[in-house]
Amino acid sequence: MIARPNRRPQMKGDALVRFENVGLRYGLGPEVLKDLSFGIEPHSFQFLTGPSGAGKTSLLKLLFLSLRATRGIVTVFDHDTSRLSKDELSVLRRRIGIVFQDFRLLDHLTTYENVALPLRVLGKEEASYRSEVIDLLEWVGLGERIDAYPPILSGGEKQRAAIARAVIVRPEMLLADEPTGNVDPPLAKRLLRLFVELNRTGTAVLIATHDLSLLDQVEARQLVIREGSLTVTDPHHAEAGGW
Ligand SMILES: Nc1ncnc2c1ncn2[C@@H]1O[C@H](COP(=O)(O)OP(=O)(O)OP(=O)(O)O)[C@@H](O)[C@H]1O
Repeated sequence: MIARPNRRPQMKGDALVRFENVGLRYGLGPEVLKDLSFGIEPHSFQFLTGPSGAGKTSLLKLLFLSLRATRGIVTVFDHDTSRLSKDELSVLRRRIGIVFQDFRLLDHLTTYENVALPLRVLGKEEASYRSEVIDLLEWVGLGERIDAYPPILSGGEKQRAAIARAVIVRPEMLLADEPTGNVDPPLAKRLLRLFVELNRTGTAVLIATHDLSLLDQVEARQLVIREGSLTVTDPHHAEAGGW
């Protein structure tokens, strides 16, 4: 088992994200998420699991503020998101990192340029971040692939580039959708270790996965969705559920 992630004790109420009786439906369809109430604490580490079609991706979209809940209250960084404009949501979104299942790297940019892109978008000068980007690429084991373009990277290398791009802006919370979906078990373990290391530096981490073997490797909170309803188990607290 990989050494435990951050276990800083938390006070109720200082959550990065709080869901209260949240529901989601697409258009006029049935509710795909029902009455979700939970929080994500600063510095915490959790897995999100559940059968295919249960609602994991939909929940990630709510957490990344790319979808709005159809009922209930979603509070992110102390803001009631239902009251925010699209522009205000995108400002909050900058504090959240995301690793997409399909990586979403830009093929015409090198690995270095892909990872540096969020800093360029923020208007930073290259001189101010170049060494930081290179250090991060070395940390994720891509020091030799800095000038390579995504089409020639392996699945695991793309995955690590996507993780580096998500964390270069030092997000307060990192969301990852099936981050080990395309890699073999030894690399999956290495990637998981990267997430645990990142969590130790202070970032809250949520990993959505089908890979039950990951859950045995880190003793962490588990958010389990079944048919749109959520159950929370937390090995660090006696009682399950809630915040
Ligand atoms: N854009 C959409 N429009 C209508 N229904 C959708 C849409 N996206 C997802 N759904 C439905 O919402 C439910 C939950 O889907 P979601 O993709 O969140 O599940 P999931 O747990 O991520 O599944 P998987 O593990 O297979 O990726 C499913 O019934 C799905 O058909």
